[in-house]
Amino acid sequence: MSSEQREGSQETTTTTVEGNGTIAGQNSHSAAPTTLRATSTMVSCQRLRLNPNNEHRPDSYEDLQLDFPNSVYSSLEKYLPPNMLVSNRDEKIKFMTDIMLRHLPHGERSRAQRHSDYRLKITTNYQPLHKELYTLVPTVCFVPAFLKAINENTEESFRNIISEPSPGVFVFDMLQPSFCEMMLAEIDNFERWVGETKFRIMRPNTMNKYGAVLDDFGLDTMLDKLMEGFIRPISKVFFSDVGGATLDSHHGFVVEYGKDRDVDLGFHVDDSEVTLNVCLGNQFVGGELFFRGTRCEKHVNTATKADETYDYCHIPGQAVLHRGRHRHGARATTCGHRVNMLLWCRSSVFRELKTHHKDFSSWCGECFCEKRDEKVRSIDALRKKLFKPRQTQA
Ligand SMILES: O=C(O)CCC(=O)C(=O)O
Ligand SMILES: [Fe+2]
Repeated sequence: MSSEQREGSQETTTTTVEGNGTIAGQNSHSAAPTTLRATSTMVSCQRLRLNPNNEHRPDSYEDLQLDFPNSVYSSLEKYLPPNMLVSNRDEKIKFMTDIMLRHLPHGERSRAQRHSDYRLKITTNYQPLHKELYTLVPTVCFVPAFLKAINENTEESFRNIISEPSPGVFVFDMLQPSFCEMMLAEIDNFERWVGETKFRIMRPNTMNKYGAVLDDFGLDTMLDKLMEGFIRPISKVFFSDVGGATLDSHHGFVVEYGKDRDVDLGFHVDDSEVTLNVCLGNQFVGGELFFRGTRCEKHVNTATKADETYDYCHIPGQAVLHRGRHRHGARATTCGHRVNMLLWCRSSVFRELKTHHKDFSSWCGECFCEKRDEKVRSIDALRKKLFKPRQTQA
């Protein structure tokens, strides 16, 4: 399915929202997890540096801006050869980055390099307005009830604060109003800088003309923490069937709708396993998110069943969490200005497994029905075989 298939009625044709096709965008991220498998140098040297308690103590990479997601460095570290394990962190980063770049296909490699140069150009020139946004401080960012549920980290604690108005769509209060305001001001500040410097920035994906990629101007580390510490625990409970427990990279951006911005967003699926969509504000009319059932690649254009139709109205600070393959779109924002923060969370493990099991997806509404009908048919056949009507004798 191409990224530009948008013909036909808005609700019957599905489009995959992909990153900007001209550069790496999130593709550099989606390529990185594959590299995990390909780095035979690392995998073959599975000796670990041990402390006196026989535990491997990996370095932390969270405070850095790196070419690949920070979590990839943390998870690769244990596969480093013994001589590297005793090196300092910068040497390890260089070693791992070199290997990952070397194992990317040539086109991917140069795209990843170009994207990394692009980010560096922005982050060395752009002056953030609110530095405190760039390190995630949970009490500044989240409402207390959300924090409490995350700290308790049980299905019950999540169910206390999260509602599921339609199967697979989870809604909860998440962000503090003051945090939303700071984010809106930061985005305005970034766009002012873009306007003044005439720097050509890449938009979040092929379907949005406006909005910005948060990862590109320094918020990637903060968003990594958001995914790992706050979204993955929830996804582990509600989306384990699509790799919710193993989310390991993300694409973070904002979309903007209203006058002089995008109007609506066509029917599509995201390039993510789990999507977090949280409204930052502000005053607007319209912009409802419409959902039409979850589908695998094979069934993406099949009809919507009545119980799969659901419309959600955005409220500032409130988050929606859904599978990336849950078909959706956004209606026109008819008045005012709407800004939403999106975090497309991905799992390299799930993507790898999916390449081996293409025939049936438990989470796909259509696969599920096919399987159920198949079961009914085989039970019927068995019943007919076992209970053949006896022939009456003359
Ligand atoms: O505008 C919205 O709330 C939806 C955005 C969305 O689905 C996306 O960017 O993938
Ligand atoms: Fe989407």
